[in-house]
Amino acid sequence: MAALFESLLALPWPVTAILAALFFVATLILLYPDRAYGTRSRSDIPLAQENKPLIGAMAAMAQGIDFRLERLLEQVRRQGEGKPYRMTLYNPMFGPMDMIVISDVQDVETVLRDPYTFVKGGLLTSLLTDFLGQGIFTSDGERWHAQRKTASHVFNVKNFRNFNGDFLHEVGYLIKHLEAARDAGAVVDLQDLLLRCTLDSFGRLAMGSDFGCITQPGSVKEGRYALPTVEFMEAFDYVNGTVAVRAMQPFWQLQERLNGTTNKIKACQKIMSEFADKVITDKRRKMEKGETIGEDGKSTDGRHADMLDYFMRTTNFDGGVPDDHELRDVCMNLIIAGRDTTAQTLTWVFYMLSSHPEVEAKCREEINRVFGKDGQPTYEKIKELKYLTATFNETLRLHANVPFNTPTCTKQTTLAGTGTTVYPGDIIQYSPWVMGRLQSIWGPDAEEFRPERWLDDGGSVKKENTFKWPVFKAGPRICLGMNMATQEAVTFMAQILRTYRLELVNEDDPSKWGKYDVDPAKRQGRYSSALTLGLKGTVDFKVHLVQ
Ligand code: HEM
Repeated sequence: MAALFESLLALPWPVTAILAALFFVATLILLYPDRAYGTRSRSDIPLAQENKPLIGAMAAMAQGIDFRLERLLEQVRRQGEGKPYRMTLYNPMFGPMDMIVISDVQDVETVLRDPYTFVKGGLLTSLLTDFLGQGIFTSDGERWHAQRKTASHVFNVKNFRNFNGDFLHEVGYLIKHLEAARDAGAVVDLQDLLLRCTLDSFGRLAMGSDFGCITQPGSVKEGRYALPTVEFMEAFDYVNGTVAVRAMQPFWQLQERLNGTTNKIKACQKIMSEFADKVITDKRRKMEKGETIGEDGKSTDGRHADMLDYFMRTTNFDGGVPDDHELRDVCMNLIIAGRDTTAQTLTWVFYMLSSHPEVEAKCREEINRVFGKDGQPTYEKIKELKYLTATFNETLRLHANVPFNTPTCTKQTTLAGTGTTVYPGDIIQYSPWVMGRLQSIWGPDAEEFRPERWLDDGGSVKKENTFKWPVFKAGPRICLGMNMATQEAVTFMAQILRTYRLELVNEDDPSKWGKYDVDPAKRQGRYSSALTLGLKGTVDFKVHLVQ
């Protein structure tokens, strides 16, 4: 051994250095033959085959995210539906990461019932902080709890009646645009129109101020009907799309600095902050003049209170008064919560209807039965639309708009379903998108689009176990806007479907797919990269009047 060492030292120093480096790497590979550097060896949970020596699953995670959901589903099936498995990673900022992927309903329930043990954690916060700050989505513990309490003021029954008027106002504009596109024989991007509607309505709900996105006049260029861009909307969408891909890029800070993204994000933040700051200043002035909000949710000058009104009149979790920065975070969080989720899910509804004419016919039959020929879409009538509600739920089952959730474990816990033990620092991942397609949860027809599965024998909408269907999350952090989103979506569906038939076109454009094939059945990844699951590119429809 000593002789070997001596002869090594006798070699020219660059050769010695290379041999030493090779020796070092080989030793590391021996220590981490099947997982990422620094992660623990454990025999109780199998490693997915994507894990490689030293780098773990980093290469697999870095592959385009376009059809990542399909890949995740394949992986879960390969490992065995409901059985946990591990993906290991090494992140330069956070060090070794052990990700436990779960898909068993009771395992998911253990995690979601306890948001104080399974927290959002530092990884998520660091990826999203320049967009969502310390708002409700990125907060844990008392900071989260205080925000949830304040925001829930807006979600009471009285307000739901008011929302109905708001939704009808928005969909009225949307219908005018559909009419104009039909008159011109042009195609129209439905996702764009819907995102404009919900940005306006959430601007009003969150801060009492709308962005005028859907009220713009449209025009036709090269056979496409479109509306002019709105600065706030562009800024919001740019930051949303950028932060969403960070989790796949271990060196995102460096990358963003080198390719100019950091500066662009700052410019977008300026646009969004200026808008929010103006609203906050106006509200502060009114408060100084003595404006108050009554028990009935109305201000002294008779307007409906928005969420910002409530946040400006409450103290923080630490007893302090929220500053402008915190209030801006409140607005951005509420807009991201309600705007993209609802508009994108509605786009998926019409996308699914285009290939399921029998479902569309049943929806129309119900609308005609409940509304009559010219009946008004009142709050009560909207609640009677059970088949439409079932169609909305079924769309969300197959296209869960928040497709992943990755809480961090802070206390050793045994998951109730599979008996798996998870430890502090473990990242738990479950995907409502994947769970929506598992036969072990939904039966042999899990991948079929069948709204009837949501209706009981009396025709009422079944109340599913939310842990089996965590599209709105479940437990103490369940989505605050779940009922509101359903009400909004059903109102939009009813008002559009009673007059128009939308025909999906231009789906043969390869740039809209993560993995394109001439055979539509073999295409994968019709997804945009954002925090929520939208459709990539335009979603073009031709508009026809219902005969
Ligand atoms: C189809 C529409 C919607 C879907 C699929 C949806 C889904 C979700 C999901 C999955 C979460 C949990 C996110 C997480 O913590 O990781 C969430 C939280 C939340 N959602 Fe929704 N949402 C929708 C619409 C809305 C609407 C219209 C609002 C109204 C403002 C809203 C307000 C919220 C809020 C405030 C939270 C945070 C709850 C908390 O952490 O305590 N959502 N939503």
